[in-house]
Amino acid sequence: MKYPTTRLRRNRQSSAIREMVQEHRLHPSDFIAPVFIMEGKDQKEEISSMPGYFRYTLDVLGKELEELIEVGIQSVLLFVKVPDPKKDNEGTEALNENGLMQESVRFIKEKYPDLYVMTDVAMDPYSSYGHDGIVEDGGIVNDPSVEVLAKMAVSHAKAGADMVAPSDMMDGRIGVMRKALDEAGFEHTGIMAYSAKYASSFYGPFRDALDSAPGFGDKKTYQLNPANVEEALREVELDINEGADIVMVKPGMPYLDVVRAVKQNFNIPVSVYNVSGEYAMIKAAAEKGWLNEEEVMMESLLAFKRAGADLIATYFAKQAARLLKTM
Ligand SMILES: NCc1[nH]cc(CCC(=O)O)c1CC(=O)O
Ligand SMILES: [Mg+2]
Repeated sequence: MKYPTTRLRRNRQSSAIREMVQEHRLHPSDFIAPVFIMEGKDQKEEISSMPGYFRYTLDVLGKELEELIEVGIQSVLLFVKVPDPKKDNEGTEALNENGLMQESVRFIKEKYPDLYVMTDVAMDPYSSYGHDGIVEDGGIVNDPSVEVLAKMAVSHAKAGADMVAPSDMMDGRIGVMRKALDEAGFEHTGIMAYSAKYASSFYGPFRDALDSAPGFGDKKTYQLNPANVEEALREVELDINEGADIVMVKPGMPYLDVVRAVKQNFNIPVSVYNVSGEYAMIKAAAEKGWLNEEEVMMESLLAFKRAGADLIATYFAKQAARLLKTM
């Protein structure tokens, strides 16, 4: 009988040795928790396509934030739902110093100063067309949109945001935003750039959450073609040169190769967005009893670390961090 001389199974014999040779680990500080905020009082609404995930009015958000803090989450990424009458083509409401985003940032930084607050900088929740830029002649115009985005970033910084997170994919917005922030005295406000954001159908539930689905067409003239990876690296390189502090790849699970390529090619923190559709898939399969929710959740999150992500924006943040506490 012939025996192998190398037996890799030796290092898998007990949970002690498995943990000793484990290459990647999850920690609550890896997670960024997305938070959906809406106008009104004393309400918490479940998003139908995102079971277990809610939109909150600001007055009841505190409890949720305290739960996040309790399980070790250090950062939140804020999104607001804007009522239809406040939407227009220029995203005017986005620049309202007393708008919901600005109020929310002030409230959170005052009450929970240690929580790292990141804000979504994008026009789509404010746009009557549901697009991430100004619409002209049926197209999305780049440079005028960048102007609005830069002002929005400054307005969030003024309210106290630690980091702004532009999710629009207009060309050149990181450079313009960095300059605008610096000129306004916010040289310490960071930028997490959604650099490699794909035109993905996995965003469906999120658009339900914010009522932000595009009113016409799609986002393929600004978001990346899912078939491309070299183009994603060019996007990342530009954003780094324009001043991004963290670059993001989005969505997550179907784009692990992109996360890997970005991490291998650049020396900068990389975040990945485990998007709404990915969350919905796991929740739906678990509801049917087809998958073990906790195991699949942890396996997916670990895969992001293995691929090279430093940070993971995920709707599983609280659930996963809570589970890590018991491990
Ligand atoms: N600025 C838009 C934005 N910011 C974050 C998401 C998606 C997040 C998710 O699906 O979880 C989207 C959707 C889109 O581009 O239409
Ligand atoms: Mg770009």
